[in-house]
Amino acid sequence: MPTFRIEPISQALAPALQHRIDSKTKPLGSLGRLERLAKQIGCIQNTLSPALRAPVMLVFAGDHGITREGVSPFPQAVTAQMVLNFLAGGAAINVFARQNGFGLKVVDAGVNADLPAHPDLVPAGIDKGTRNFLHEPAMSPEQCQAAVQRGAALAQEIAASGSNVIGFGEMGIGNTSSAALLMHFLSGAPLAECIGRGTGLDDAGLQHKRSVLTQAAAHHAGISDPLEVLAAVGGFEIAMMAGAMLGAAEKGMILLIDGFIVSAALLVASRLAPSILEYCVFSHRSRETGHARLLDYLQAEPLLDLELRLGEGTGAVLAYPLLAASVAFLNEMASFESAGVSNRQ
Ligand SMILES: O=C(O)c1ccc[n+]([C@@H]2O[C@H](COP(=O)([O-])O)[C@@H](O)[C@H]2O)c1
Ligand SMILES: Cc1cc2nc[nH]c2cc1C
Repeated sequence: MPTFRIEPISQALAPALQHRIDSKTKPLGSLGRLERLAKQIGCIQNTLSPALRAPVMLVFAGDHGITREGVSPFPQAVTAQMVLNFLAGGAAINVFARQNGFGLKVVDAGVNADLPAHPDLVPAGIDKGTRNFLHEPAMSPEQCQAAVQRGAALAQEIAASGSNVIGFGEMGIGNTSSAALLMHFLSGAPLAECIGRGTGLDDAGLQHKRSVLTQAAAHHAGISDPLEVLAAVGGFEIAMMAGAMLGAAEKGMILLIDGFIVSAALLVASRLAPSILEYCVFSHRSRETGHARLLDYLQAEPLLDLELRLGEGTGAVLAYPLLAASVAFLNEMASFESAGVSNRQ
C-alpha cells in the first residue's frame, strides 16, 4: 500500500484571515460558523481570497454479502437499480447536484450487476459485491488495496481536471451494517450505539440486525489495523471512497463529507493519515443512529441537521451553498474602513 502524504494545512495565513474576517462590516463573530468555515477554506487554499472551482460529487456504489442475513429491508438489487436511476438523472442527488452546479460521477466500486457503459459511470468494480462478513472477511487484502488505490487515482484525476471541491456520496444496500462495524472496531464505541435502522428497519428488523452484527463482531474480534478492519467488514464502495478521500486531500482539495457511511469511510482514511480531517467540511448530522457519536469522535461540527438519512451525497451537496456563502463574504464584503462604517469604541 503506498503511503499517503497529507500535509497538515498551513496555518501561515490564519491570523491574516482572522483579521480580514474581523474587519468586515459586522459585529465581531456575528457570522458565526460561516466565519470558521471561511478561515478553514482560506487555510486549505493558503490564500486570503479563496475560490471554489468546479465542485464534483462522486457517488460510490457497491454490494454487500451481508445482505444475505436480512440486515436491510430492501433487496440487494436496489443498489444496481439506483445506479441506473442516477445515470438517468432521476435520483435525489441528481436533482440537488443540478440545482447546485455539481458535476456528478457514479463509481461502480463493486455492484452485483453488469452495468451499461455511460459517460457518468466510472467502471471500477473490484468484484460483484463483497463476501458475507458474518463468516469470512468481506474482501481479500489485495481487493482492499486495489479499491483504495483506484479511489485515490480517481480523485487525483478530478483534481487534475480543475476541481478543488469534492463531495463524497454512496449507494449500497446493507452498507449501514459495514459502517456500524467499522465504527465499532476503529472507534471502540459499543456496538449497540453504532447500529441503526438504515433504510427503515422496524423494531423486529433492528433486533435481528443487532443479533447478526453482534455475531459478526465476535467472528472478527481482535482486529484493529485500519486496512485489516476495512477488508474484514468494509464494502468496496467504502474502501474506494476512503482511497479517494486520501487522494483528494493529498491534492489539497476541500472534502465535503456526507452521512454515516461516508463518515465511516473517513474514519478509516483518518487512521491512515490523521491530517486528512483538516481538509474536511462535515455537511450534516444524519438521523442514522451512530452518526452523532461518530461525528463527536471525529471532533466534527456538522453544518446542517435536516434529519436526512438518504445517503447518495445529498447532505454534502445541500450544504455547498454555505461554503459558497462563506467564500463570498470573505471576498466581497466591505470592511469598516472601505465602507466608512464606525467600529465599536
Ligand atoms: O447517509 C446516511 O447517513 C444513511 C443512513 C441510512 C441509510 N443510508 C443509505 O441507505 C443504504 C443503506 O441502508 P441499509 O438499511 O440497506 O443498510 C445505502 O444506500 C445508504 O446510502 C444512508
Ligand atoms: C430507494 C433507495 C434509495 C437510496 N439512496 C441511497 N440509498 C438508498 C436506498 C434505497 C432503498
